[in-house]
Amino acid sequence: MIEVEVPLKLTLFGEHAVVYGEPAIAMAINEKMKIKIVPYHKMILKSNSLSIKGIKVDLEEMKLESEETSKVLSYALSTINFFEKEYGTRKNALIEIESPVDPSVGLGTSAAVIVGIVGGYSRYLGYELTREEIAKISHKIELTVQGLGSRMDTYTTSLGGLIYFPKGGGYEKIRREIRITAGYIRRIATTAEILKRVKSLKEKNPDLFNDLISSIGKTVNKAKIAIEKGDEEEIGELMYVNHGLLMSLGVTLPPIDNLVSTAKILGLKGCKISGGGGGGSTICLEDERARILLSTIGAKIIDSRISQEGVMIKEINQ
Ligand SMILES: Nc1ncnc2c1ncn2[C@@H]1O[C@H](COP(=O)(O)OP(=O)(O)O)[C@@H](O)[C@H]1O
Ligand SMILES: C[C@@](O)(CCOP(=O)(O)O)CC(=O)O
Ligand SMILES: [Mg+2]
Repeated sequence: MIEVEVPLKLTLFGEHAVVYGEPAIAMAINEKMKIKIVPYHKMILKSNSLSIKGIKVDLEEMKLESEETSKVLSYALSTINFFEKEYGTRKNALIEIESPVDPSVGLGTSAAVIVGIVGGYSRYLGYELTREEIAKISHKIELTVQGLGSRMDTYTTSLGGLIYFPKGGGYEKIRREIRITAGYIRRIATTAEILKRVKSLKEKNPDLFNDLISSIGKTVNKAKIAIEKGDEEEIGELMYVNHGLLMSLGVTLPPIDNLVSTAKILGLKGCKISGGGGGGSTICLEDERARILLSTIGAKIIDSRISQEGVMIKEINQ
């Protein structure tokens, strides 16, 4: 049996703009997705945290059918299909996914599912991939399913730590700690759907769009310097700026906008939405008052301490 642990992530700066080549900063956190690959006579996918709406049952074949099923399982299914296509192998297994958070709340569960299955299933097939190789393959798969997407989430969850993604490709680990308070509310859409909406803004108004994303890019680069200096005042201020730019892109939601404005008035150093948006996660520089504000909007607080470790794969012989 193979057991895999994958950290989830927070985007500190640069979401959405990173899809169009701008820089970003993300951090792997202590909330971990667990994936088990157990030898089995059939290929079965099991998940603890997916509610599938509109399910239909075919009583002849005792099969479940649902429009939502393939959408919900698309990342996991595409990962298994990838190995069949690229490596020419398929070996039946029971793949069990256990997530500590809801899907689609900006914490990179899509990336973690892919990274976990790429890591675990490749080992199950007898391959020893490096974290870097897992990240590269996982990015390719996420991009295929989403249609649009950056390397940020798959690389952060594979490699762990605090990572700067420069314009033009590659990545750079930032050897500093940053303490965050974070929580999430349910989101109105998946990342794939929000990415499509952002793209339509680009098509409608390319000049304005390019200005907005290049401003996000500038904010990220200033934030990198501030993080390296440990300048919390500056980091916080840039978080508010980044939130405002994401609001202009239309990916924020009124309860989160209210929270961020209230936080600013109360003198919290910095807060912003984190991830794909449309609700989902909000982060603030660590502050007890941020916990209170997050609980007033019904947010679930998460363990946002940094995970220096990326994907961990264990072989267990029973
Ligand atoms: N526990 C899980 N089991 C199986 N698939 C999951 C799980 N959590 C998330 N996913 C996959 O990830 C998708 C959510 O991805 P996305 O909208 O990008 O949100 P996130 O911000 O969490 O990455 C789900 O629709 C599903 O395909
Ligand atoms: C919006 C985006 O920048 C981050 C999406 O993160 P999440 O799926 O909401 O965790 C998309 C991407 O980088 O691929
Ligand atoms: Mg995602």
